[in-house]
Amino acid sequence: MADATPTPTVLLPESEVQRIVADLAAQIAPVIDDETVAAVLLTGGLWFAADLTRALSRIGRNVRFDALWLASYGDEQSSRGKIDIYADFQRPIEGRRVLIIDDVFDTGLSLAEAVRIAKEKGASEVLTVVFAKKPWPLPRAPEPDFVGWDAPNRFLVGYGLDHAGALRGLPDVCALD
Ligand SMILES: O=P(O)(O)OC[C@H]1O[C@H](OP(=O)(O)OP(=O)(O)O)[C@H](O)[C@@H]1O
Ligand SMILES: Nc1nc2[nH]cnc2c(=O)[nH]1
Repeated sequence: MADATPTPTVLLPESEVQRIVADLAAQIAPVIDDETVAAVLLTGGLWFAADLTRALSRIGRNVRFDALWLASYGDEQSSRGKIDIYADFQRPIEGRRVLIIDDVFDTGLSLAEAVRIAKEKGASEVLTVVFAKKPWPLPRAPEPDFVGWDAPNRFLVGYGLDHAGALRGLPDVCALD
């Protein structure tokens, strides 16, 4: 079968990705504690969340962990503008500090929905961290509290970011345009 997928161009090699994650962990560790619930936005945030929680652990911060499964892109390269909620937090977050973790911030709709849900469920504080932040012509609210990398306005794949479900496992962050 012919494969029409273009070859990914490496933008950030794995070594640089890991340096950015360690740097984020050093920034975040002082403002959270071990009772904080790190909550990954599935699916794309998994790879970053796994690395970030281990980077936090290496510097002595062992957070709790949960997940929220949202999707807005399906197999498309632009947001559908509406968020589907596939799965809620597993455990109660009422009265807890929550650190929402995602791979990329683009329109900002996914992060805004996750923050809304966490607050609605009674989180005492909601912090957010994204590995990559893409440029956008209009203000997005809320802005993430922590950003690893200011990405170019290109379609990203790898390190959790997919092309119709493929390429999430690439260890580098790449562009597919
Ligand atoms: O800022 P936004 O425009 O909302 O885009 C960011 C979201 O897009 C991707 O999720 P997607 O809906 O593609 O689901 P996925 O996690 O399964 O890849 C990504 O993982 C972010 O959660
Ligand atoms: N794979 C992928 N998903 C996204 N969701 C929002 N922006 C992007 C992107 O650049 N790549």
